[in-house]
Amino acid sequence: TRSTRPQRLLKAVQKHATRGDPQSVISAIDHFCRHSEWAMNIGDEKGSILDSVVSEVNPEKVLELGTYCGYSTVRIARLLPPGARLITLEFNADYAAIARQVIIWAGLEDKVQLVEGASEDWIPRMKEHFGIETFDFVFLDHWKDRYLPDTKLMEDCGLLRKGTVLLADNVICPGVPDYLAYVRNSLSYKSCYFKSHLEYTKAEDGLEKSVFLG
Ligand SMILES: O=C(NCCCOCn1ccc2cnccc21)c1cc(-c2ccc(F)cc2)cc(O)c1O
Ligand SMILES: [Mg+2]
Repeated sequence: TRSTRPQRLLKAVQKHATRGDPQSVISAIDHFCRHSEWAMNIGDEKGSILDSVVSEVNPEKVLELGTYCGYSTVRIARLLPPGARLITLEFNADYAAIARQVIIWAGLEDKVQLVEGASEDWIPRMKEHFGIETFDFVFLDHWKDRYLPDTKLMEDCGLLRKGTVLLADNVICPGVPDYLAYVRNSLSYKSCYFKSHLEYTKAEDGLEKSVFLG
């Protein structure tokens, strides 16, 4: 039967990227998505904004909601200091299987823990299951109607501390209006918008960076 798009994306990585070279993995995926098949990776333009925010925060403990094929996982993990850890959550088992292999091809498996399942099930278990106190940086890129409830859930589970940075993808396209209204109006967040474009297109999209104030 016909292969899936994530399988074809992984083949492109294994054909064109150098094992252990995260930048070549990023470039191979961007080339595949621009010239072969669009896929919902954050992409190179928004990816550069992600890079700058991660570098500024220099986090020890990172949570990513929405792994997909591991593109943003690789972008983040390649910037982390030794000993820093990234937990990435993926609901779709087929995507997770591809992402594991992309992360290994990039040579970043020691920094990344990929967990399969739903955010609402895993967020309440982060502390006891992973020995996490609080996260320094959270990247939201999963179901757009889960950004707000999961942010409230992370607050309630004590997973955010004064200064934790939340960075949300797709705040314009597909859009997360309830989440935007919350982080922009809540006295518990300092929020700012980074205008950009939907991955590999000319459509507007952007990232919202929100600092939890406690
Ligand atoms: O839908 C998108 N992402 C989400 C995937 C499922 O995530 C499910 N999922 C992953 C962990 C996880 C944990 N718990 C529950 C659900 C959980 C998404 C969609 C688009 C997009 C934009 C325009 C279009 F015309 C079509 C698509 C762009 C993006 O950048 C996206 O990120
Ligand atoms: Mg996205």
